[in-house]
Amino acid sequence: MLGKIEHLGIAVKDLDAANQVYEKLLGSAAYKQEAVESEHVTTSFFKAGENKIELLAASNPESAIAKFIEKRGEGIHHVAFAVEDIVAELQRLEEEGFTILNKEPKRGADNKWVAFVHPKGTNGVLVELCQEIKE
Ligand SMILES: CC[C@H](C(=O)O)C(=O)SCCNC(=O)CCNC(=O)[C@H](O)C(C)(C)COP(=O)(O)OP(=O)(O)OC[C@H]1O[C@@H](n2cnc3c(N)ncnc32)[C@H](O)[C@@H]1OP(=O)(O)O
Ligand SMILES: [Co+2]
Repeated sequence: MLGKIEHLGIAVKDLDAANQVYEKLLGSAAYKQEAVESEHVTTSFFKAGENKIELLAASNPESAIAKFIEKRGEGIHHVAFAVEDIVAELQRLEEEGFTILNKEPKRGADNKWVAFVHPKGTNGVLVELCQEIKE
C-alpha cells in the first residue's frame, strides 16, 4: 500500500531564487541539492516538520518540468508517496487500472527508487512512488 507522503514536488523556473524563498518560508536551508540527469532536473530538498518539499528546476528544455512550466506555470508538480516495495505496488496499481509511466523503477533523487502514475487516472495529480534505496 502507499505510505506517508514522502515529498511534494514543486516546479520552479529559477532554483536559486526559489531556494531563498523556501528557506525564508520554512525557516531552514535546503538539506540537499541534487541533479537527476535522467530526468533533466536539478532538485533542492527541504524539511518541513515530518514532511519534505522538493523544488525542481529543468536542466534542459526536454525536461518534464520545462514542459509543465511552459504549459501551466510554476507550482505543485507532483505528490510522492513512500512505499516499502515499489515493484509490488506498481503491480497492484497496474492491476487496479492505473497507467504507470515507467514500469521499471528508476533511480530518483534523495536515494530513492521512483516510479510515476499518469495524472489522467488520478484526478489530475501526478503521483510518484518512492522506495528508499538500501545500499
Ligand atoms: C526522479 C527525480 C525526482 C524525484 O523525486 O526523485 C522527481 O520527482 S523528477 C519529476 C519530473 N519527472 C516526471 O514528472 C516524470 C513523469 N512525468 C511524465 O512522464 C510526464 O511529465 C507526463 C506524462 C506526466 C506529462 O507528459 P507531457 O507533459 O509530455 O504530456 P502532456 O503535456 O500532453 O500532458 C498530458 C496531460 O497531463 C497533464 N499533466 C502534465 N504534467 C502534469 C502534472 N505534473 N500534474 C498534473 N497534470 C499534468 C497535462 O496538462 C495534460 O493534460 P491536458 O488536460 O491534456 O492538458
Ligand atoms: Co519527486
